[in-house]
Amino acid sequence: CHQFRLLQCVAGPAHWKEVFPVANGDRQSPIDIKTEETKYDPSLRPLNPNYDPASAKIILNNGHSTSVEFDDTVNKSVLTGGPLSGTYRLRQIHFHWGSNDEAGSEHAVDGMKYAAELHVVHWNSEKYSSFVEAARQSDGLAVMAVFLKIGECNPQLKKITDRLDTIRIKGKRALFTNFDPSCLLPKSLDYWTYFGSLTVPPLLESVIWIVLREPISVCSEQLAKFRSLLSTAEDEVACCLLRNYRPPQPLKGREVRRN
Ligand SMILES: NS(=O)(=O)c1nnc(N(Cc2cn(-c3ccccc3)nn2)Cc2cn([C@@H]3O[C@H](CO)[C@@H](O)[C@H](O)[C@H]3O)nn2)s1
Ligand SMILES: [Zn+2]
Repeated sequence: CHQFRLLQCVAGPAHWKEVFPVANGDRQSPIDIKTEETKYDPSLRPLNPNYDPASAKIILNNGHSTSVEFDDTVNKSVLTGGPLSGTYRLRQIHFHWGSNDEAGSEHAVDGMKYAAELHVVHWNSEKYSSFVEAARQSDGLAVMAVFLKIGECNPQLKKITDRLDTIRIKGKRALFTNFDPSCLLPKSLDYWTYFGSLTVPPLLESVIWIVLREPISVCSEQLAKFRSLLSTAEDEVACCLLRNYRPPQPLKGREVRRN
């Protein structure tokens, strides 16, 4: 990338607060989870993800991540239970990663960052009529976060990484169906939960975060494929999407509960 692109490539999170004042809000995400300070809450129920593989529609490079978008016009793929009251409809999944295997996750655990992080994004379809409306409400969104730890190549993740070369350029999309994102969840669905925000603009403080405690595995070769995505469109100077994680934000007195 030449200078300007380099600046734009990496100046992201630091300059957001000028454009989105909520970046300095009281419930920003991600956070560093200090495990000793988390509070066991017996009222927290087991998580109950229930996804229909037919809901998967497309895989997309939106310039700041790669996502699989789901049909969220009906309650076919939903998340209930856990800290949630009501039904949250699956909208999309996407990933965050870094320029090397030492960092890449958005949340940290006792200061330790994983190589990458999967986000499974849902919205409260019981109370609100669209994702964008729900995104403006304090209980509008529920995002399940799964840590990716460097180790064995992940055969389930291969279904996604094998398609990335067809969507290298920002804005590219391809058909992607018959996919149940539960295949990317770890054995244990134990979690931490706290009230937070989107970690990308517009950083809205509308997310109930559900961070799974057990990571899934990913190998370096798979991560390298994410880094080869471009954050630039066809007509721009090519710039690799080397990293797309927001650093941890101040907890500001929030409680992190665990089941
Ligand atoms: N790490 S995380 O917090 O779980 C997420 N990371 N990406 C996410 N996406 C879904 C989404 C859509 N919106 C949204 C909110 C209000 C109005 C319109 C869309 N928020 N999250 C992927 C994504 C993000 N966006 C945002 O769309 C805005 C409006 O088009 C645009 O101004 C922003 O620059 C762009 O970031 N679109 N798709 S959730
Ligand atoms: Zn995310």
